[in-house]
Amino acid sequence: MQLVHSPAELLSVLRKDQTGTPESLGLVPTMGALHAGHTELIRRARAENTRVVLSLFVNPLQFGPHEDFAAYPRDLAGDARIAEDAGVDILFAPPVSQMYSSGFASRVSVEGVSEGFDGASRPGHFTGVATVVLKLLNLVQPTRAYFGEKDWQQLAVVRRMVRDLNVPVEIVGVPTVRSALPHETGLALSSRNTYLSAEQRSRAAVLSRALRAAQALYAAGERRSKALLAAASAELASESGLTLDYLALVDGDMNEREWVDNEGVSAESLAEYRLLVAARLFGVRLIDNMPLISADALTAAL
Ligand SMILES: Nc1ncnc2c1ncn2[C@@H]1O[C@H](COP(=O)(O)OP(=O)(O)OP(=O)(O)O)[C@@H](O)[C@H]1O
Ligand SMILES: CC(C)(CO)[C@@H](O)C(=O)[O-]
Ligand code: BAL
Repeated sequence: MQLVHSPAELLSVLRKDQTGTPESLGLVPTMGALHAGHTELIRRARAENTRVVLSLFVNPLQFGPHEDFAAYPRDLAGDARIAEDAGVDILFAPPVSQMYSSGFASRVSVEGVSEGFDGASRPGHFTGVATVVLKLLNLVQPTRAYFGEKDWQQLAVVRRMVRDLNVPVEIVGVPTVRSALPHETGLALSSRNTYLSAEQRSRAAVLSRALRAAQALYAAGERRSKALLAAASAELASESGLTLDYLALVDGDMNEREWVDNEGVSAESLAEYRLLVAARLFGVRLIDNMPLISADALTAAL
């Protein structure tokens, strides 16, 4: 028998198999329709853990009444093949009734970081995300859980919830995987891209070009946030099929920031600044984000 006094020790004991070998479990939460962004999360989880669980659950709680819950792409057989090839050990794909039994009445609400941007455009969305993510963390009890930077605000919400509620898991953010196809270079991979035709996808790559334009201006020495956002706006304006939802510069706490210069901003906090964009293109709402300063330039600056 082992006598354990601290929560940290309890976890480390629980995470060893019967021979005492440490076990680690990586969880990759998804809504399915798997693409190379998801397989990158799985690859990271595979490399950093002894076992990998992939959850596949289209969570009704995070969709608004007029959103695409019913239309969301579903292909369990195809996803299972991709997951197996990528080295997933356990695929957890519960029906809605298993996750939300009748009388379900609890919600996790994360204030502050949830409120602007996607939180403002999709009321209740992040409460739905936080609730299901906490349920998945409780069910799987992973050592690490993997989330894409593509959903930057979601990552901020999950990190805040895990810190606030003492959830014993390490949250790992994985950089956005982008299309390398010549006609849509830079487009952030997203399950919702499947709603677009090839031509529409190539036009949707304007989102990443806009963020890169602001990044390039920053790299060239421009420090006024309005000028950076104007460069991105000009690029977005070149696409007639686009309706902008938001374009903003935010700090690490998801607060919108305006700059005339960045004197006094440390390299560490600079690394947390992000340019965010959300827009509707051909009836599909897409999001993207990039750091203000590229990873290479940041390494050089630090
Ligand atoms: N291009 C990508 N690069 C890295 N991670 C990604 C990418 N796309 C999605 N992810 C991450 O995969 C996880 C599951 O996301 P989800 O199943 O909603 O896919 P999605 O492509 O984001 O779909 P949607 O189009 O509905 O936003 C999330 O953590 C998400 O951030
Ligand atoms: C994290 C998540 C799986 C929760 O349903 C979802 O929001 C997603 O796929 O990004
Ligand atoms: N990828 C984020 C999940 C959503 O848009 O509902």
